[in-house]
Amino acid sequence: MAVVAVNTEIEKEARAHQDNLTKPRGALGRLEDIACWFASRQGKLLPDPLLPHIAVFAGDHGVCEEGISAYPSVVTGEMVKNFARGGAAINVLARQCGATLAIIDVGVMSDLSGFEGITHKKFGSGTANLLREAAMPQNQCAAAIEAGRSEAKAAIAAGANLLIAGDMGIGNTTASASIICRLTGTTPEAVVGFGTGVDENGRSLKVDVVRRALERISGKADELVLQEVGGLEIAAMAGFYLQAAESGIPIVIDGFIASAAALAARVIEPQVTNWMLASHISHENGHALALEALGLSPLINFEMRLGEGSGAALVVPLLQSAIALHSQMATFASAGVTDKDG
Ligand SMILES: Cc1cc2ncn([C@H]3O[C@H](COP(=O)(O)O)[C@@H](O)[C@H]3O)c2cc1C
Ligand SMILES: O=C(O)c1cccnc1
Repeated sequence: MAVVAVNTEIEKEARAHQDNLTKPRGALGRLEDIACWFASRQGKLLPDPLLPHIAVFAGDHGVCEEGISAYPSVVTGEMVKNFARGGAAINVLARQCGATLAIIDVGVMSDLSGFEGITHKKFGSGTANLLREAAMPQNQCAAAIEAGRSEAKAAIAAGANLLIAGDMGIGNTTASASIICRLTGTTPEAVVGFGTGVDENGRSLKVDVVRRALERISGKADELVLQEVGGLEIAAMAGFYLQAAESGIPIVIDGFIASAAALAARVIEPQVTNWMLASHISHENGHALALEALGLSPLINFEMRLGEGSGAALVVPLLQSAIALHSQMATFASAGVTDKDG
């Protein structure tokens, strides 16, 4: 299916509406742009309030055996249980912004079957080591993308009009860095960061792992990037974004991992970024560069480096404010306020 076209006519009308509101033109800065962005995506001059849904996809990474994370793989499954019980950062932020939250196991190493509060769609017990071989077979990658799509479809059917994908997967900054390097043509030195908190030696090791993984796949097509150096959760996130854009539903991108998934989705469907807003700039080294490649401009820089969809959830109230201002402010005419030109 194709990505839905953006309604540029409504965008122009929304701009004109902003200029009639009782404030100096442009005085609300990016809040004005955001309101017009939603008007054109919803096809409504006065956009509806946002009903956000967050889907956190979880999967493990075989590349952890190279020692590229400060934490062991077992933390992925433990954190999924924490999500299900409501105790993680994303649970708090979802509650703060009134978002519904789904947790999906697409490839966690530990056995989570029977654990309540989780959607069980496991396609493998983590990926293979992307340094040595393809992270996953083609059919597994396709199934993970499809799982992401079906999560987006279900959320939209339940009434969500804003979609956020979050990630949980120890080792996934290495997979994400590999994707970002490959798809932006940038060096590992510029993209690889400290992830959960490795030291300088740990980062050098990661740089080397990513460099060698890129060498391994140098002759392969960009279309294979997810299965070669991605992750099950990253593939699901890409599918989630593709479905949102094909259903004409706005997306807020989180941090480094979400941006890697967005770049991978763009290989499959170049127009997907028309439906994306960038929330924050992650502390992870190459994030700025990934956002620039996506043509997205982050709203805030809070030096966060968490993932889980946390940065995206954090900006939802800003987006809500942008829409409320646009929809509820009086115009110069309705309030009897004299405009600039008398
Ligand atoms: C307790 C804990 C909670 C997290 N929530 C998200 N991440 C984040 O950190 C991991 C990526 O970093 P690296 O590539 O260095 O392993 C991912 O699981 C990501 O979701 C977490 C990491 C930890 C340790
Ligand atoms: O920006 C992110 O998404 C991120 C950064 C470090 C670790 N986990 C996630």
